[in-house]
Amino acid sequence: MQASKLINSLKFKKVIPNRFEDFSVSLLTQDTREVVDNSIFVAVKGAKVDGHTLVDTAVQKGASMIIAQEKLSSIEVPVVYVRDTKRAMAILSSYFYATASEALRMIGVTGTNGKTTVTHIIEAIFRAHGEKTGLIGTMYRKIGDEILATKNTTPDIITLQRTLNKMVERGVSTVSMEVSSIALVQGRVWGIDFDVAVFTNLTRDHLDYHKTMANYAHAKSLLFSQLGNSYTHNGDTKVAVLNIDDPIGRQFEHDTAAQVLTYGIKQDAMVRASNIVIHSQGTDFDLQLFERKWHLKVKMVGLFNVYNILAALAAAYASGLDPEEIIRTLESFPGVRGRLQLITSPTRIAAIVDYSHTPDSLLNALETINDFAKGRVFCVVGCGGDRDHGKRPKMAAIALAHSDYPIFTSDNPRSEDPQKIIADMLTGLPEGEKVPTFLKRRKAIEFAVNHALPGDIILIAGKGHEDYQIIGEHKYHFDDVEEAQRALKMKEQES
Ligand SMILES: CC(=O)N[C@H]1[C@@H](OP(=O)(O)OP(=O)(O)OC[C@H]2O[C@@H](n3ccc(=O)[nH]c3=O)[C@H](O)[C@@H]2O)O[C@H](CO)[C@@H](O)[C@@H]1O[C@H](C)C(=O)N[C@@H](C)C(=O)N[C@H](CCC(=O)O)C(=O)O
Ligand SMILES: Nc1ncnc2c1ncn2[C@@H]1O[C@H](COP(=O)(O)OP(=O)(O)OP(=O)(O)O)[C@@H](O)[C@H]1O
Ligand SMILES: N[C@H](CCC[C@H](N)C(=O)O)C(=O)O
Ligand SMILES: [Mg+2]
Repeated sequence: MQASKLINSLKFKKVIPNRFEDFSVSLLTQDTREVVDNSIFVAVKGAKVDGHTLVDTAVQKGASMIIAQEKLSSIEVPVVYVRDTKRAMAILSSYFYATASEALRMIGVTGTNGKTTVTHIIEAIFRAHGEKTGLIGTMYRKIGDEILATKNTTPDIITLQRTLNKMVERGVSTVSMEVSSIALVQGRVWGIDFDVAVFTNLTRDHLDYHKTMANYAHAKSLLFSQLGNSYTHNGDTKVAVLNIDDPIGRQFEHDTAAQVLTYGIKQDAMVRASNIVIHSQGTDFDLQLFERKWHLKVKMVGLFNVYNILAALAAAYASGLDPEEIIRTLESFPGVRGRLQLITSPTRIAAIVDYSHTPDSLLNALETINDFAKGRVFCVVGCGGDRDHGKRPKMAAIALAHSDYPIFTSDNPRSEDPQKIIADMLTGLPEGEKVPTFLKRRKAIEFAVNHALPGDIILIAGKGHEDYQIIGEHKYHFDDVEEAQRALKMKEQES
C-alpha cells in the first residue's frame, strides 16, 4: 500500500512537508526493533519509554515516515502529526492489514481467571468442527498448528492486526483470543470486530495498574460496551456471553447492546450446570441448555473448570454450532498445560502445577485439590514482582488456611527484591505464624517433595506453563513441571 493512501485514513492531521515522495509501505510499527526499509514508525509515549525520543533510530534503520503527536526537530523524513498516536495506530493498522477481524469469526474472552483455559476449549471445539483456528493469548499466538511467540496476553494493536491478517491469508475462520483488562484500557483492541464476547469472572488482580476494583470492572466492561449489535460477516448477530453468578457479569448485561447468552451454576442461567461431582480424574455434571439436558463426564477437574466449560460451550453455541457436537469435544478435552497439570510418581506423591497467581485462583485450586486429596496438601507459592502488591498477603493467608503445609518462595521477582516480596506475603499471616521460606524456587519444590509422604499432593502455584523465571532483567530457563519431575525422581532413587 502506498503511504499517501494509508495516511488518508487519518482525517485530521498535519503532514510536514506537505508534499513528499510517495513510497510503498513495507511495515507499520511502533517498535524501533522491528523497523526495516520503507517502514512507517509510530511514536508512542509509553510508561517506560517515549517513542518520540527514538525517531532518529527509526530513521537510521530505514523508516521512511514518522507518525508523531509531539513536535520533532530536524527530521529527514516526512512526519504526520496527529492528536493521539495510539488512536492513529489503531486506525492505520486496521486499514493497512485490511480490516482482517471483519473477515474472521472473532471470539474475545475477558475476566480475571479462566481466559487461557476458555480460549483453548473454544479452539478445540472449532477444530473438531473442521475449521482452521487462530488463538491469541498468554501462552502464544497460534495459526492452525503454527506457534508464534508473544510478549503480552493481548498484543499491541499493530501486532494484533498483523497476526489477524496472516490468519486470514492462511485460511483461518475462527479466532479465540484473550482480552486483558490492561489491553482494553490501552486501546490494544480498538477497532477489532468481535462477534462474540465472553466474560469469565472478576476478582482481585492488577490493582497496581487499575487502582480500584471499580476501574478494573470498567476496563473489562469495555469489551461488551464496544461490541455493538450489528450483523457479523456471516450474517450472525453479535452475542455477549456472561457469567451471571458473578455480580459483574449481571452488570455487563446493561453495558452491552448485543444479544445476551447467560451461563452459571447458582443463578437461573440459559446455559447451566447442576449436580456437580468432582473427582481426581475429572468432573461429572448435568448440563441444561434452555430446555435441553445432558449428563457430561469431562476430564478437567474442579468447579471453576465447569464455569470455563460453560463459557466455551455458550460461545460456540452462540456461533451456531450443534450442542451435541460441542459436548463431544468437551468430554474429550484434556485440559491446558500448566493448569492443574498433574505429575505422578512411583513415590505416590503427586505434584500439581497450576497458574494460580491471584488470590481467587489460588483459593479455587486449593479448594479443588482439597476436594479429592487423601493425604496432606502442600502449597509452594510466590508472588510476581512489579505486580499488584496487595495480592501478596491475601495469597499467603489463603495458602495457610487452605493447605496443610504452605511453603513460600519466589515467582518472577522482576525488578523487585525477592526477599521483600516474601516479606510482603508474610504480613498476611497471623502474628507468630511461621512458614518455611526459600528464595530459590527449586529449593522450595525440593523441600516440599522431601517432606511429602505417599498420598500427599504438592500444589506448585503461580507459574503454570511458564518455562522461565525473570530475576532482575534476566530471563532464566525454569519450568515447574521439570523441577517437580526432577525432585520426585531424586526422591524415588533415594527410597
Ligand atoms: C505497563 C504496560 O502495560 N506496558 C505495555 C505498554 O507499554 P508502554 O506503552 O508503556 O511501552 P514502553 O515500553 O514505555 O515503550 C513506549 C514505546 O516505545 C517503543 N520502544 C520501546 C523500546 C525500544 O527499544 N524501541 C521502541 O520503539 C515501544 O514499542 C512503545 O511503542 O504497551 C506495550 C505494547 O502494547 C506492552 O508490551 C507493554 O506491556 C508490558 C511488557 C507489560 O508487562 N504489560 C503487562 C502489565 C500487561 O499488559 N499484561 C497484560 C496481561 C494481564 C492479564 O493477564 O490480565 C497483557 O495483556 O499482557
Ligand atoms: N473460571 C475460573 N475461575 C476461577 N479460577 C480459575 C478459573 N479458570 C482457571 N482458574 C484458575 O486460574 C489459573 C489461571 O487460569 P487461566 O490461565 O485459564 O486464566 P487467565 O485468565 O488466562 O490468566 P492470565 O490473566 O494470567 O492470563 C488456573 O491455573 C486456575 O488456578
Ligand atoms: N498475566 C499475569 C501473569 C502473572 C504470572 C505470574 N507468574 C507473575 O509473573 O506474576 C501478569 O502479567 O500479571
Ligand atoms: Mg491467560
